[in-house]
Amino acid sequence: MTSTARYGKRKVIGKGRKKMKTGDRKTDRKKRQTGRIQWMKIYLAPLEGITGHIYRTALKECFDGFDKYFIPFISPNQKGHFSTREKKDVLPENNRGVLAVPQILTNQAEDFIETAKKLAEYGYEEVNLNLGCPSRTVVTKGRGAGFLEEPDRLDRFLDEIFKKREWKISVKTRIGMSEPEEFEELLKIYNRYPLEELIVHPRLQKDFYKNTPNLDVFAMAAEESRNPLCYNGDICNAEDLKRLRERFPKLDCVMVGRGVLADPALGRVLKGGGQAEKAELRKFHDLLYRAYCEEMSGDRTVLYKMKELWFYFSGLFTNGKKYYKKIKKCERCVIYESIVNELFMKEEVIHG
Ligand SMILES: Cc1cc2nc3c(=O)[nH]c(=O)nc-3n(C[C@H](O)[C@H](O)[C@H](O)COP(=O)(O)O)c2cc1C
Repeated sequence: MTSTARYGKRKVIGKGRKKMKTGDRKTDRKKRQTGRIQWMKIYLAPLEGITGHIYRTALKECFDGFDKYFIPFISPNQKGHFSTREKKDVLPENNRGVLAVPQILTNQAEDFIETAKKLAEYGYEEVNLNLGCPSRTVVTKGRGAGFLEEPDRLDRFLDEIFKKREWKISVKTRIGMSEPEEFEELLKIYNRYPLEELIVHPRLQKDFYKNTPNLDVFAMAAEESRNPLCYNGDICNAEDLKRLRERFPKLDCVMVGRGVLADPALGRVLKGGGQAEKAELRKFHDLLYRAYCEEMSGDRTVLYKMKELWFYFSGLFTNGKKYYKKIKKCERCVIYESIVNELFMKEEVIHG
């Protein structure tokens, strides 16, 4: 069943538009009362270098729980070609059975349109604009969060891409570069366009991933956004989501990133499903590891990927730190495999 079928459709119509929910409301209300589903859409955040197609496929197969799987950004190059990584990530055969949304990182309307056209040829109906990447190399080129520093230019850019629009466009944004006050003007700009969704990660570029998300600024978006809103930032367990919903009872959509890396069952858990079991985690690990071994050449490259995973993942196991230290030092796959076997044999899963 698609998320639309399950949750009903939300539409944004014309100017001064209102959010509408359609669908069988009685059934939905009943389901909510019996606790069978939670009235919440959960999205997987794009995490460049981590949540590529191999990760997303393993996640879907073992845990699922996500209404949309956002693909890490595509950065249009001068030749207008996708890089090898980008192409593998968007190929339909690598995204079977999931609602995947590709993301574009650019400040050139023409590049956005060309890339969105190519993505439409692959069958994508929605594209997401990255206005959040805080990395210096990106920001200094006026892209990602760097684009937020030029609101007039951003407005013209949105105007251009919405004029040509043949696909749904969503935006993933930070609240500004250096001051939270910047968001007011940005929100006014977003409100001028019929975005498929406005995903807000309420941190500034200068925060990178430090400090806590600014919920007061998010409250402004919750009050004033004319577009459907999605919250992103620091949701790592059901308790975090509960607190957020207490403050924003109308919020019906969150995106989760690092929390999933730390607990791949998070999407399922946030929807009221079960915690990860050891056998599931083993299967998830093995799917990832085997797929990386097949796709990449050389122990070092594969282990680089697995070390990145264990940085987050090790916290799920008793004595996880001890094993993570061993994994970090490891240079050969055979040794890695024996460390992981020992962990799965001797240790238990911790649920926070
Ligand atoms: C390693 C890493 C890679 C990321 N790559 C992307 C990306 O490709 N596109 C994007 O919009 N955000 C990217 N982000 C930001 C995340 O999507 C998300 O907004 C951020 O981690 C906050 O959400 P979380 O607290 O749930 O992780 C990345 C973050 C990290 C840590």
